[in-house]
Amino acid sequence: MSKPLSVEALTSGYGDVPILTGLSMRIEAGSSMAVLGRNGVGKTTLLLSILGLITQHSGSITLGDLRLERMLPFRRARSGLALVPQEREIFPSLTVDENLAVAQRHGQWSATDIYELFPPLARRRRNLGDRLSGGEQQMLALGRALVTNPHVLLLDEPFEGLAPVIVDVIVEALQAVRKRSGLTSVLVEHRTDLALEITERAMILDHGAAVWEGASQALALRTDLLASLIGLDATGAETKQGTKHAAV
Ligand SMILES: Nc1ncnc2c1ncn2[C@@H]1O[C@H](COP(=O)(O)OP(=O)(O)OP(=O)(O)O)[C@@H](O)[C@H]1O
Repeated sequence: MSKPLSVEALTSGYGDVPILTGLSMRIEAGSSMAVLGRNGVGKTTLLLSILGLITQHSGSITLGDLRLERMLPFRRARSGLALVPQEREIFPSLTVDENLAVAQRHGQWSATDIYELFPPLARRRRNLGDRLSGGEQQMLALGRALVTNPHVLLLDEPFEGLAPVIVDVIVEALQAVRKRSGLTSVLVEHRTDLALEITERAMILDHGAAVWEGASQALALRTDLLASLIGLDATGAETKQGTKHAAV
């Protein structure tokens, strides 16, 4: 079951140094939000704040009717948050089966469902985590988050470093997941075109604050905003100033 996620006037950062300053956002149950912006504006910091992994100075974070901001990270995870981390963080000495088994919690998604979603992963189920390609690791990272049966899925740059054919696989999987379970999701992504295609709403961050929020479809048409706030050129590619991923 999906739940709404709200962040109100959040100020957070690393130790005493605030990165996010008074940020607010609300994602309705079953909806998806793309979080966009140039390098270093605070996108990953927002995900880490929601998970309780960095210092929160003020503000509130609410999942359904549960206040999270005073809860320890493991309690937040148990309350229904799951992260697909940028570095994937697969357990290297466990097999694919074992990586899924250690994360499994009761609910709609099991290892069988993950293998249906990603047939190549099924063929690798007895391989160790460090014997997988980058694409297979990303499939496993997504599968591992899903088998926790979360209310909210937090995705940190899931397409980074993947070959186009694997990007297509992950995009299709995310669409299938949303169709099947209507998960609430937050997608941090530099591939703005893809992010806007597969989400309902979008938010642009700049210097730790939200500078635009609205429908993803509407933002896809606003080349002026994409240029000025994210640094995309007329073709949709990110300019050098815009990102470290300009060559991808
Ligand atoms: N562990 C850390 N300690 C101190 N400052 C950090 C730490 N991690 C990130 N920062 C700083 O916080 C700011 C926001 O970083 P964050 O990783 O959230 O940006 P981002 O928008 O996700 O960037 P990118 O698109 O490059 O991943 C940056 O100025 C960064 O240098």
